[in-house]
Amino acid sequence: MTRKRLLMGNWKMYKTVAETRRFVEDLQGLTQKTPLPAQVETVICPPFTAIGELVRWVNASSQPIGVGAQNVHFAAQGAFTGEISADMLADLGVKYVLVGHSERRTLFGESDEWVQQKAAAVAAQGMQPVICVGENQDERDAQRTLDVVEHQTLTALNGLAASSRGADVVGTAVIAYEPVWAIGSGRTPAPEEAQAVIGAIRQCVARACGAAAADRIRILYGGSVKPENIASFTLQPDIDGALVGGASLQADSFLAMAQAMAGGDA
Ligand SMILES: O=C[C@H](O)COP(=O)(O)O
Repeated sequence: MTRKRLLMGNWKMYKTVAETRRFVEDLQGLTQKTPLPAQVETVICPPFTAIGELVRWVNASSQPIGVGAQNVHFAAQGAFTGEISADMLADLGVKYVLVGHSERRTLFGESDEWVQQKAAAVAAQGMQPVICVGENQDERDAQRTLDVVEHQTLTALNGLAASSRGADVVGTAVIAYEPVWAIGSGRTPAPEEAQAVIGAIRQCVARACGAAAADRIRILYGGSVKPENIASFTLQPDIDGALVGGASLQADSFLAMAQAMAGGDA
């Protein structure tokens, strides 16, 4: 099966509504000359406060960009001060939701079980969960990378596989392999090393959820991706795209990465 390549920007806690507007104006200007390549799906995950602005612009401009969210609570509603539910995000027009980003796991104590419940809540609202997995430096040094990412992946997918549409739902999910030591550090694994881990994740999805789901699920690489190195990762056979933090904040580098993933031809 051919999996459409996916470029996803995670803005983390950057950009006000006014700054989001500036980004879209910049991108609008740039894409008059160089359109976003049709063969790459592009998504931006802004802070919650800018989601409405981005959705309005995408709808008004017909730019081929999806809007994602960076986090969600797994409960449908309730006394959870400060939290946002999956149906609130779906109601805004969100298509993808990151779950289990390493910053959520390490800074906010999110467990594998929470990530599982979040992924299930996202899928239940018809959105696509982007399940983030990755080893930290100590785990890498102890050669535990595959154990860690396989455990994180399987725990998260269990919640999806258990739903009534099981393998179908797994196939439409996205996994983002982000070595924690590579995030924001300027360091990356060799593309072949990222390919080996992502290939192993795909095999583990095949064992747990079947070959069709493994063939369909998109698996991204993330961690210090920029226009200069993105193609070296996305040209690998099992790497279907990239989850990008810092380099997604400027319209010119976002467009350059989409172009690089498309092989330069829009
Ligand atoms: O979600 C994105 C990742 O944490 C990667 O961030 P980065 O591209 O700034 O290294």
